[in-house]
Amino acid sequence: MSSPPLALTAGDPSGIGPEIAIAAWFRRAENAITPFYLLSDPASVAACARRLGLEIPIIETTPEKAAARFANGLPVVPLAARFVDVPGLPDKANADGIVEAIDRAVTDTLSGLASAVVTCPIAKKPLYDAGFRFPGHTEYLAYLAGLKTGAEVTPVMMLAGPDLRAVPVTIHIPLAEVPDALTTEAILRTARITARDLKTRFGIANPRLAVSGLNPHAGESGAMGTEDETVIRPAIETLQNEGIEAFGPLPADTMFHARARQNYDAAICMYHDQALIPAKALAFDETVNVTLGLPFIRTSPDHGTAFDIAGKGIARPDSLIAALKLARRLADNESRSR
Ligand SMILES: NC(=O)c1ccc[n+]([C@@H]2O[C@H](COP(=O)([O-])OP(=O)(O)OC[C@H]3O[C@@H](n4cnc5c(N)ncnc54)[C@H](O)[C@@H]3O)[C@@H](O)[C@H]2O)c1
Ligand SMILES: N[C@H](C(=O)O)[C@H](O)COP(=O)(O)O
Repeated sequence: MSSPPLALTAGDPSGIGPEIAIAAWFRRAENAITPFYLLSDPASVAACARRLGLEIPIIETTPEKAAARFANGLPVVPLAARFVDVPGLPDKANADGIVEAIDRAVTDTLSGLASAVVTCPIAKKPLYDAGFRFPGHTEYLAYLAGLKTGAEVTPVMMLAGPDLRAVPVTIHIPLAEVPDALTTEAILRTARITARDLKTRFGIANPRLAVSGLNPHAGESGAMGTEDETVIRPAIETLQNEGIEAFGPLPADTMFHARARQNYDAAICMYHDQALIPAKALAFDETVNVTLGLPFIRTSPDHGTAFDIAGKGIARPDSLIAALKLARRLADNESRSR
């Protein structure tokens, strides 16, 4: 029996989400993309295609029927909400629909109607203006997963590219708050989830984790900061005692060059930009944002809503295509490992 389709959320309809979803559907054969359906407002998707001069059959359907219809058109599972979509101009009136798409993708995936959640980008500010209280998808998906399964869920953000997997321990918080938020326990939680998901979802039998320092030169023996020795090193020692192949703390400036990257399967980094800058600099078009630690697979392109180019037909669908393909691979691996 074939696997259920992937559930792709609308993201912000004023961003590049709709056009990269359409482009991914057009490129499905050459990229061996398995069926997905878009949770969106069909009229808004059709308007996006018209603006770009693209002839695409938009098929309004259900998750159950989407896979069978995928060859003939872009399956769109309609949201209750309707979108106001002016490319490049986010509108807080769309918040309900944007969030509804995420909620329904999670529900469909947990109930087995979909294999995984793939998200198109959201802009945080219009959602915050409408009262959304989560920093991003990562934290909201963990909240939904906890709500729907009753389990305590710690989400872990991984940027996975062809040559680097990078994981920030602290995620969407101000830089000034990082030192206080960075605890040995937080590093342990993140590294354990990363090691587990690398085994079960990525199929890496003995994952090697390179752990960064926080300060320049990993603290230079305490001369440039103490967290590297007092907070990070104890976490690495505990991981090693648990049989996890972790090493560090490494100076962050020298752990991402090509030879250094041969020594590990994932870099555990201390804050958002320490992980995301090398990941996006190395392969912006191919890197995928994956949330580990959830009771379902979630991937996303590594870029945002790109309002500056929305509606111009120049947005590249590569990272979304990589996200769709990785979601399929992780979901298949996970079902094999059960
Ligand atoms: N997964 C997500 O939901 C996600 C990820 C990152 C950023 N965001 C949000 O997106 C909004 C905009 O963020 P930003 O401007 O920092 O980053 P961005 O990724 O939207 O854009 C950065 C630059 O890259 C270009 N770009 C991005 N994607 C592209 C593509 N597919 N093809 C061609 N060019 C592309 C843009 O035109 C822009 O010049 C913010 O609100 C941010 O929070 C969301
Ligand atoms: N930090 C992410 C990035 O820059 O790519 C982005 O904000 C997306 O995060 P969520 O997947 O949590 O929305």
